[in-house]
Amino acid sequence: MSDVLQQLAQILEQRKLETADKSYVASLYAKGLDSILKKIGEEATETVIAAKGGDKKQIIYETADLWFHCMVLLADQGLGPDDVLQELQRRFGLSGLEEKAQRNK
Ligand SMILES: N=c1c2ncn([C@@H]3O[C@H](COP(=O)(O)OP(=O)(O)OP(=O)(O)O)[C@@H](O)[C@H]3O)c2ncn1[C@@H]1O[C@H](COP(=O)(O)O)[C@@H](O)[C@H]1O
Repeated sequence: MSDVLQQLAQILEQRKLETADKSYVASLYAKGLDSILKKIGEEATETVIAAKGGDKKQIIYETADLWFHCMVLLADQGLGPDDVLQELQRRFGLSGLEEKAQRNK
């Protein structure tokens, strides 16, 4: 399933060549980093509200919106899902406390 993230990352790269009137993603790139960050803030809030409401379908829907906008942020910054997945993989061998200790070094 992580192929889905790779496929989406490819589409997000292609959208860097597209114009804002033809593509939502291109319009976000054109508006700039603050607009992408604003969408992430909105989608995070909507995810929290969905979770408080307890409707599983809504939680999935809002989380997909949140992940999607985080993917747009990564692409905008010249990063991709592999960068995040590698970081998560690195943490497999660590307990939460060990990870926190490394972070604070
Ligand atoms: N996965 C998504 C995706 N998820 C959510 N969205 C859009 O993200 C926005 C979510 O914002 P909101 O929930 O606030 O809804 P809204 O009020 O319509 O949003 P705004 O217009 O206010 O920004 C909506 O416009 C959704 O359509 C997405 N837009 C695109 N994709 C993927 O990105 C690809 C490229 O999209 P385009 O650039 O539009 O071709 C698509 O083929 C999809 O695979």
